[in-house]
Amino acid sequence: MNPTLRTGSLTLRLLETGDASALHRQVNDWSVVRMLSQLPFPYPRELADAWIADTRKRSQQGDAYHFAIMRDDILLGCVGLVTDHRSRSASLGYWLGRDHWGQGIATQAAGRAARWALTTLPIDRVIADVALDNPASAAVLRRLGFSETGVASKSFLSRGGEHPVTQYVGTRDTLTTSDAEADTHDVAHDEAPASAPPRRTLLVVAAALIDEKQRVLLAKRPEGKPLAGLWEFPGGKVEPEESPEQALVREFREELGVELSTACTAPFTFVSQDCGRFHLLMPLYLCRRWRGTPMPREGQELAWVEAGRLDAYPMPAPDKPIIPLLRELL
Ligand SMILES: Nc1nc2c([nH]c(=O)n2[C@H]2C[C@H](O)[C@@H](COP(=O)(O)OP(=O)(O)OP(=O)(O)O)O2)c(=O)[nH]1
Repeated sequence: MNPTLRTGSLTLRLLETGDASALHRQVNDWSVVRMLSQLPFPYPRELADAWIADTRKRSQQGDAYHFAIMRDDILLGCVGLVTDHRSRSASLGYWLGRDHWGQGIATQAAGRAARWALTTLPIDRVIADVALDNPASAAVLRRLGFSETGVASKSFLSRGGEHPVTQYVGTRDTLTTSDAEADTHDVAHDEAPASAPPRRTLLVVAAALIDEKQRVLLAKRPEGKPLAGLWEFPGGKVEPEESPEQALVREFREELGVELSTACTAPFTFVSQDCGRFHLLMPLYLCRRWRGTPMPREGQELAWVEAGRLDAYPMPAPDKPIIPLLRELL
C-alpha cells in the first residue's frame, strides 16, 4: 500500500530516500528532538538515511506508515503510525520543524493520518503519548478527539533516562473532523456549530437492502466523511425540495448505481437521536427488489452481511437499536 493523503494545502506521502537531508535539517534541532523518545541528539545524518530505509520496508510489510508532511514540495515534518495487529491498535507520532509550529499543521496532519488509519488498517484504536512538558502536542490530540487514559514513564534517548508521558486513545467514534480538514472535504455542512441554538434536526434516509440469502447490505463510510470507517445502511441527507422516498432513490442511484422503486421500499423503523451538534432523524426502509448490482461508486466498501453477523460491523451509535429488530425480522 502506498497511500497519499491530502488535507487543505498539505500532502502526506510515505517518506522517500530523497527526503533524508530535509528531514535531518528539520529534526536535528534540540527543541524538536527533545520531545521524541527514540531519537538521539545530535541526530547524525546517516540515521536519517537508515530510518527512511527502515520505514519503507515496514510500510511494505504493512507494519508501519511514516508520512512526510509536504506543502508546496517542502517537507515540514513527519507523521507516523505503527500498528500492533494483536491489540488492533496503531500508535501515532508526529513532529514538525520549528518554523512550522503554531499554524495548525500538526492537528491537520495527525488528524488526517489517524482517521485514515481507522478507516483503512485492521485496527480499532489509535494511541499516542506525549511528554508531560509538551502541552502543545497534548492540545493537538485533545482537539482531535483523543482522550487521556493515564500517565506512564518512557525512556527518552535525547534527554537520557525516563520521563513522564500522558497517554491518549482515539477511536472512530471519538475522532472528529478538524475544522481545517472540514473546509477541504465538504463535511461541515451537516453539522451546525456546537453553539448554535436551537439544534437542527438532520433528516437522513436509509434503506436495508435484503438479498435472497436474507443478507443485509452495509456500506463503510469512506475516509474524509464524519464517522469514517463505521458501517451504515446506504442512504443520505434529504434535500430541501425532496420527499424522503425521492432522496432514497437518488442516494441509491448516486452511491450504488442501483435503481429503487418507491413501490418496493417499505418503511421499517426510524432513529431519532441527539448526535451532539445535530439531532438525527433517520427513517429506515426495507427493500427486497431493485434493479442493478450495488457498486461502490463513492469509494466506499460494501458488504452483504447475515443478520447474525451484523454485530461484527461497527456502526454509528444511532444504528445500534436497529440491529435486534432486523435480526428478529430475518
Ligand atoms: N446513510 C446513513 N447515515 C447514517 C446512518 N447512521 C447514522 O448515524 N448516519 C448519519 C451519519 C451522517 O451524520 C448522516 C448522513 O450524512 P451523509 O453525510 O452520509 O449524507 P450524504 O450521503 O447526503 O453525504 P454528502 O453527499 O452530503 O457527503 O447520518 C446510517 O445507517 N446510514
